[in-house]
Amino acid sequence: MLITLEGLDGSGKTTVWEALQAVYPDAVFTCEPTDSWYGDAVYRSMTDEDADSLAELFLFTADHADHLSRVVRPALAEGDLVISDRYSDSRFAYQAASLEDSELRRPLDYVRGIHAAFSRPPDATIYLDVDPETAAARAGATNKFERASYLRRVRENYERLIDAQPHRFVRVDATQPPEDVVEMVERSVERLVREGDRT
Ligand SMILES: Nc1ncnc2c1ncn2[C@@H]1O[C@H](COP(=O)(O)OP(=O)(O)O)[C@@H](O)[C@H]1O
Ligand SMILES: Cc1cn([C@H]2C[C@H](O)[C@@H](COP(=O)(O)OP(=O)(O)O)O2)c(=O)[nH]c1=O
Repeated sequence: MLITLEGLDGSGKTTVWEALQAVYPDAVFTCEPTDSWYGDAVYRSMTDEDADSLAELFLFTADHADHLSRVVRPALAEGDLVISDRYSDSRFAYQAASLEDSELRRPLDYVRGIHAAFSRPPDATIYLDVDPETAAARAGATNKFERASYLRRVRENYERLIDAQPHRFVRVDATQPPEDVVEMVERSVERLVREGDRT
């Protein structure tokens, strides 16, 4: 079963991802961008204010393809629970926002279309919901994506994704104190795993 954690920068994904490791010691915990050389290329692009948005989409997507073949698919084939801190929805939400002013007419559809041919959709996604101002303040504006004005558009895209597939997402109010957020996520994951075991 593949469960992903999504949300704006600073929404608390890494905090809950770390807490879940104590609860599911046998699960495979992974993340995007990855620590491969593809991930290094992504980080290099992220620090370039003038990076071409389409080129950046393909770097993130290359990292995803490598992540899938090297980590995610083999773990799922073994029957492991896989929990990923960011996954394909991050591309749909962030790169579609970056490409809003490009020549692409429907960036969100375009980015989803690229993935449709090869990706493996998550079974469930925990969405840590936080307003862009709180997200930007918590994240500390360490890269070009962590600005409230940009994160507002990213959040709108996440809402579109949730509207399109409401059953896949579990929305958690991430403005609550960390221990409450962790508890809500742990309860949701426990339920998802239980339901997954029954099917
Ligand atoms: N629920 C929360 N309330 C307040 N601060 C939080 C909460 N969750 C995380 N933080 C803090 O916000 C910052 C970003 O958290 P992190 O888990 O790294 O988020 P993300 O991985 O989504 O960027 C960290 O300093 C963390 O301690
Ligand atoms: C995986 C992914 C991340 N990102 C962005 C979101 C983050 O600003 C940045 C790094 O991701 P990450 O290290 O998860 O940052 P954070 O912990 O602050 O959420 O990369 C994309 O724009 N597209 C993607 O597909």
